[in-house]
Amino acid sequence: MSQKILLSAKEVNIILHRLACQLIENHLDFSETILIGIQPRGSFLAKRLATILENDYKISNLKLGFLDITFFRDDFRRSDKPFEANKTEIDFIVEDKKVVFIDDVLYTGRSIRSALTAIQSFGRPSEIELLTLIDRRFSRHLPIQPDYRGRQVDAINNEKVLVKWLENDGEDAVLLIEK
Ligand SMILES: O=c1cc[nH]c(=O)[nH]1
Repeated sequence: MSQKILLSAKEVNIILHRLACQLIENHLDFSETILIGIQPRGSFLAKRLATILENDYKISNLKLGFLDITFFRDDFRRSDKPFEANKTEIDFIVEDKKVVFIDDVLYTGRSIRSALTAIQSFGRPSEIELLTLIDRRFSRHLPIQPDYRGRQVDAINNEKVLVKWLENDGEDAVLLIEK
């Protein structure tokens, strides 16, 4: 197994600030917006962006939720391994709001397809956008693209992109791992 650093902690930090600014451009004071981290790993990114928006750009009353998609995955019944479910926490009315899904890596698009189904139980948003730190190019199985992307990465199928977060993994970094 070999690994290569795609993004250092400094680069991740710069990209997070850029993504926060792009969100502000489109969502202004966020009064009509709900940020939703896709569980489990999109939630670290969502919390980071929320902290930057609140602390560095003084956005107040930000609405941040977390969506678990485990039971909405299309391979749910196919796996022999038990799935580990995570928590869904959406304490806001989603109806007619602008929802931004936040995930760390966009790969096949199947997780986002699941998230689109899962969110329906909470109401009908006026629109849904997608923000991803890493967009793995040429890997999509479905016609799903990000509205905001940190970095596009070309990775082949036996490679994995791993996003590490200081609070969970001891450092901020994005690695390309060849299995
Ligand atoms: O490379 C990939 C693909 C899906 N999810 C990841 O975290 N990395």
